[in-house]
Amino acid sequence: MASAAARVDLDGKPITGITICMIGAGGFIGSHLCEKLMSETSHKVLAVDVYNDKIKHLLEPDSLPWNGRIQFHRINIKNDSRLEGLIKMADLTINLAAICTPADYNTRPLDTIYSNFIDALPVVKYCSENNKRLIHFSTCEVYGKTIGSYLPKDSPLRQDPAYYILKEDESPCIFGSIEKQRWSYACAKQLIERLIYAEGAENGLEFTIVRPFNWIGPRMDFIPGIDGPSEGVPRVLACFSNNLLRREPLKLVDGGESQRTFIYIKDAIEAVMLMIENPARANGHIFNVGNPNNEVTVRQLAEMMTKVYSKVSGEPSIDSPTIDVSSKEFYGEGYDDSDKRIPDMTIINKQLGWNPKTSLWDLLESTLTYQHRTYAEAIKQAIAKPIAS
Ligand SMILES: NC(=O)c1ccc[n+]([C@@H]2O[C@H](COP(=O)([O-])OP(=O)(O)OC[C@H]3O[C@@H](n4cnc5c(N)ncnc54)[C@H](O)[C@@H]3O)[C@@H](O)[C@H]2O)c1
Ligand SMILES: O=c1ccn([C@@H]2O[C@H](COP(=O)(O)OP(=O)(O)O[C@H]3OC[C@@H](O)[C@H](O)[C@H]3O)[C@@H](O)[C@H]2O)c(=O)[nH]1
Repeated sequence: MASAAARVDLDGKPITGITICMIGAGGFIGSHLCEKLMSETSHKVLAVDVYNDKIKHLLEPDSLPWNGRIQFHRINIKNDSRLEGLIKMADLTINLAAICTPADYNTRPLDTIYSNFIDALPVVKYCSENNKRLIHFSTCEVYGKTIGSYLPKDSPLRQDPAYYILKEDESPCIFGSIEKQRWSYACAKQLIERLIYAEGAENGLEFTIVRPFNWIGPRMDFIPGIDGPSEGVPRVLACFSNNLLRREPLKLVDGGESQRTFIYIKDAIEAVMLMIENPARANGHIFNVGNPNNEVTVRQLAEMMTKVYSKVSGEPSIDSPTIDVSSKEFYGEGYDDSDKRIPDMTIINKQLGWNPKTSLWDLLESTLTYQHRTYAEAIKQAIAKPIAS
């Protein structure tokens, strides 16, 4: 375990321990961030969430070396007056709480908008009123669709990075029409970004906004019917993992033509650590955090995951590894999609000197090894003993 005394910031100054109020600490990103903060720093965490299954290993037993530095508070931030007190006790608040699975955006648009905008409002207000620093998690979805997606299919300009690279300080936010409720999430995230930015400009709030570009790794979402609802639809990594574990074809929505860049959660957490420990370089900035070198179509992702899973499980893949489904069938009415997401890295390079390291193949290999070890046996048992109706 690295000692805190040995830690210095990017300007060579020693880092002193702080208290962090982390809202949404029990989720995918929160669990990795808590793990890193406990094992490598002396910072304290007030972990706020409605669930703690993904951080249980950090909370128990009492003999853990960081015992006392992490406290779990089971709080729903929608309606709990204890929130302001926790923000006041902390030096920094990190807000990760959100509904952030695309299957919810068009089917539960009210919950999505409330969660991503209304419920975040008091957090911003308490930080601003109490002069506390805020790191808020937004999303790459605020960019929506690329400018290039509106060009004719055969236009050579589609190959020009000016028409698709997503830049924090230049790119527009392009969403579909209102009945395309997919954009309820992106729009709510955009409005909370604008509010935080305005609190900074008018009231001096010290803030950093993070726009994650498809962070993936162990503990992301759930496997339907094992540690989440049987009919639930998680994000693509967990959907495809579930299909591979069950030896079912991977479902490609609208042909799997959309493109994404995927980044390993452990690389992305390094970027967040730099933001936490270098406030002077991070305050007032919006940061893309992604891996521009790991771009694939969803179809290519499915093919690569099939190969990697076969390697880590030792089982040959099934004869027809993928199947096409329409977005209406898969997500329902009102779904729409981002066509392509490549982050520009200029600002994060300049301010924090950060770059991602892990290739898509390597991150899938470690993630699918985890999925296989964690779920293969439970899936076998679930298939062998179907629940009596
Ligand atoms: N994972 C990604 O690639 C990604 C991409 C873009 C944006 N983000 C953003 O990053 C943040 C974290 O994402 P994640 O992938 O860890 O998601 P997650 O769903 O795993 O984590 C969110 C956590 O917030 C908690 N939460 C939600 N509402 C709450 C409430 N009212 N009170 C208390 N806790 C509440 C949930 O229980 C959950 O544990 C979100 O804001 C998301 O929009 C993530
Ligand atoms: O089984 C599946 C699941 C998903 N997909 C497709 O795979 C792509 C990626 O889907 P994801 O579930 O990871 O979600 P998206 O990348 O569209 O959005 C995500 O991006 C950033 C975050 O803010 C959110 O975590 C989420 O909105 C989409 O094109 C989707 O249609 C499939 O083809 N099959």
